[in-house]
Amino acid sequence: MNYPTIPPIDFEASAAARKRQNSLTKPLGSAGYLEDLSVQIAGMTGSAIPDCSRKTVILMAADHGIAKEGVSPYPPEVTPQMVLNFLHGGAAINVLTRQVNSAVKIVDIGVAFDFGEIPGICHRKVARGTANMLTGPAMTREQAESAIRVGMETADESIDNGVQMIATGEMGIGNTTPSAAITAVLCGRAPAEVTGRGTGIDDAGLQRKIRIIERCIAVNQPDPGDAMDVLCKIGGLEIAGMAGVVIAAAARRVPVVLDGLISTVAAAIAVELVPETKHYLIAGHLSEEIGHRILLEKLGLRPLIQLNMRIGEGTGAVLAFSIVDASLNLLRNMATFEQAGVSDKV
Ligand SMILES: Cc1cc2ncn([C@H]3O[C@H](COP(=O)(O)O)[C@@H](O)[C@H]3O)c2cc1C
Ligand SMILES: O=C(O)c1cccnc1
Repeated sequence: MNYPTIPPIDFEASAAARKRQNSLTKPLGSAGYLEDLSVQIAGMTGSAIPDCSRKTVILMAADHGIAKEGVSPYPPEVTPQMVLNFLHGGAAINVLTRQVNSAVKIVDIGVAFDFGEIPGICHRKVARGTANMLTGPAMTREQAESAIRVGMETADESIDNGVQMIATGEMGIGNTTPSAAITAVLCGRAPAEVTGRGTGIDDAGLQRKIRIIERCIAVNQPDPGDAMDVLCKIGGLEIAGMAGVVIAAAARRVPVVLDGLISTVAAAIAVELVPETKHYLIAGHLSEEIGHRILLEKLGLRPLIQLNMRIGEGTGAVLAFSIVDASLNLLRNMATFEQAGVSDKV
């Protein structure tokens, strides 16, 4: 599979942004990480005063064969039902995107339900869900590659239409199970160390979920050094799709704000496939799912907010858009010491 070339970070732009931050009417460095974030985004976009006002969340929906094994308290029918809820504007992601003035793009990349030609959904179904990874690979290599391609094309289309910042979001009952499995394999951890409660499975359910993940890894023997092998065997269609979004966005210098565990797993796969994508990632929030912290540490990413959220859909990433806006608005709109006639440090 061919991936686009990722441009290097523009250090001239980031140095110019740092210089401007240092000239603004506040004690030197006093906006803390908001300053660093604006400098990072300048380097990503190649602009000393970046404009990331046009934003979208790309929300990939897909089903999981493993959901049959009772790894989630909710039934798989919730996946298509929630897709319709997204369409009608009633989900958490709709409320938050309205609040922060972001668009939302809903992609059926693998829901096990026929939506027909309903407008408002990008109909890019690669398969009707993954196979049950307890008995063999979740996807064929062709399916995983097609899903990555769908993600790349979806991101490219948004960027062609003027989008300057992308959040990744997902919907797929059962998807914290492949996400924990991939985290275990990529981080070299035992499933028990990285498996969380997802939508809220009870203690007995959590123990069962861990055993199932152990068996999925034992049955499939994914090669930790081969991200495509890991993705096919113990991944998901929306995870592959979001990996594609990360790759295409990075290739176009568009920063990607990650949501929770599932979204970050997709980014980790993208980084394994195309290492330079790493420089275009922003961690939106720290999710309650325990593997998330471990994976963010591996990626060297600092989450912008921590509100004990575990919704998914891109909600944590979209909420973090407000922090990004704060960071870029300060850089763009504050007066310098010279402009305001304020005395600088002696
Ligand atoms: C009503 C509802 C809305 C959701 N929105 C996101 N998720 C989240 O929960 C799922 C993952 O958790 P698990 O692995 O435990 O199934 C994903 O669909 C995720 O996006 C939802 C889950 C439910 C039930
Ligand atoms: O980390 C997440 O994004 C998450 C956690 C639980 C359920 N759904 C999503």
